[in-house]
Amino acid sequence: MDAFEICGGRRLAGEVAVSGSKNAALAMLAAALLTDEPVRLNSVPFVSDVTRLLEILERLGVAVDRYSKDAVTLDAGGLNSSDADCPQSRMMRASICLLGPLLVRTGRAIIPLPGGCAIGTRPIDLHLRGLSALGVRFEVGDGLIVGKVQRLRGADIDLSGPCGGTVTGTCNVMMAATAAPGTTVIRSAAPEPEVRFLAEALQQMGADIEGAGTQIIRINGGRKLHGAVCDLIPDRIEAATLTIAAAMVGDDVLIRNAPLEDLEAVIDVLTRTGASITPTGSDAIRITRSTRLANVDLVADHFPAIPTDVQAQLTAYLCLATGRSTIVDRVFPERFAHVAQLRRLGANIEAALGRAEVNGVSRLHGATVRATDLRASAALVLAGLAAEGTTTVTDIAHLDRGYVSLDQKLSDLGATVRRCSDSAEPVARALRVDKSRPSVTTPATAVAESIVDMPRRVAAPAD
Ligand SMILES: CC(=O)N[C@H]1[C@@H](OP(=O)(O)OP(=O)(O)OC[C@H]2O[C@@H](n3ccc(=O)[nH]c3=O)[C@H](O)[C@@H]2O)O[C@H](CO)[C@@H](O)[C@@H]1O
Ligand SMILES: C=C(OP(=O)(O)O)C(=O)O
Repeated sequence: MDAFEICGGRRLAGEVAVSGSKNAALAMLAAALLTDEPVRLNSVPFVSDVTRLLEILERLGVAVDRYSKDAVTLDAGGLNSSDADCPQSRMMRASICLLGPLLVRTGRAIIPLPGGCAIGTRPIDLHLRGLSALGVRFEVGDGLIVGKVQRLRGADIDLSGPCGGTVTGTCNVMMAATAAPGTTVIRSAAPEPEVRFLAEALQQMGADIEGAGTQIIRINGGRKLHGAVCDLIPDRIEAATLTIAAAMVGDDVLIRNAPLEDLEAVIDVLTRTGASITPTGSDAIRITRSTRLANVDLVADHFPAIPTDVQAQLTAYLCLATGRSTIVDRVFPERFAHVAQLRRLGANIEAALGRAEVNGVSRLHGATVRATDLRASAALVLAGLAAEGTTTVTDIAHLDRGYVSLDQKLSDLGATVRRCSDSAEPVARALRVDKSRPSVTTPATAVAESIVDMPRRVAAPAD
């Protein structure tokens, strides 16, 4: 697997633009199955989760035309299978989003139990509960979910779970409900911006949905959906990651295409630590900092709180604060695998279930660390930027699931980050999934080229 080699201590300065949202893209790729007309998506982040989901859709008979650096058209008019049981589905969480749309179009769906980041228990009971209320019958066994439905019908559904609502579960039920005659009410819906975006896109396709972005969503279903052209929202998690990097090791950084309203909790926490963050125009923020960071306590929870997907990056950030910070994750209480790796870099952190106690240190030092999941990878990259000496972050494939060219974006700001390859396999995979026209250089081919340019071997540390 690839690694990033980071020479720490460089100050970041300049401008960087945020890519389209991974989680909005994944939900929207699934939504394209709901119609037999073409759906065009713009601002698509071609991260590995997105290219994997495109491969799955192609297997199902969807025509995928990726015709520019960040746009794709999906035509599910030729959908000819309900069977999404393939290795790609098992490697990602968002494959579960195919369940609702496949049931709508074919009355049947076969999906393996999904993978995704190992950040704690990730059951799918709420997805099954919601879709069952709409009339679907499920059999789950041998790692497979098999769903069948004769006729969908609207229902009143409570999606509350032990840690709040479910993002992909709300998306699944909302998508299926667009085709269910009658009214569906989803209670304890996830209020995250990606759910709101999906609802707006479904409305563009002809659905009747109210309340998305709140905890009660009402869908008047039974309409036939049609094609649409959708611009994806910016990735609030990437925007937060870049903002934290700038606050941690930046002199003066401007982040463009930042979804300001969706970043309020993160900006508030960074401001409390002493960073200066100024909105510039409607979609940019400027970050400067002159003092050493102050400590802060924070809780990651459902929107509009700090996202769990930014908890690891903030944990890395607070390693260099002056005092003691307490970090609680209410969504994924077991999501603290990055703590052991941050300690290799000199951080003083203790983790217990659901929380981490960070005692700030004055400096971190370079070491070889292992990325254990997507946001842990980002946290380690941030810590590496701030550490003295060289940090090697191995297993960076986790990071490739969710960030478009993070090494390049940080290098453009003045960081020294190099991708090192441990095998030629990613080159083959990147070239295989690239459906763009020959004249276009895609992030996948750019990565492949950088791998060819810099063959190096890196050993992952034992735990
Ligand atoms: C592809 C995608 O959009 N991924 C995001 C999505 O994941 P995902 O949709 O998988 O996460 P959920 O919102 O479903 O999980 C939230 C909480 O609900 C629990 N739960 C979930 C489903 C279920 O059937 N039963 C149950 O108990 C989970 O264990 C967790 O504690 O939202 C998470 C929480 O914002 C983010 O970290 C992920 O980046
Ligand atoms: C946990 C994440 O993704 P997934 O749900 O796809 O595993 C994430 O984006 O941080």
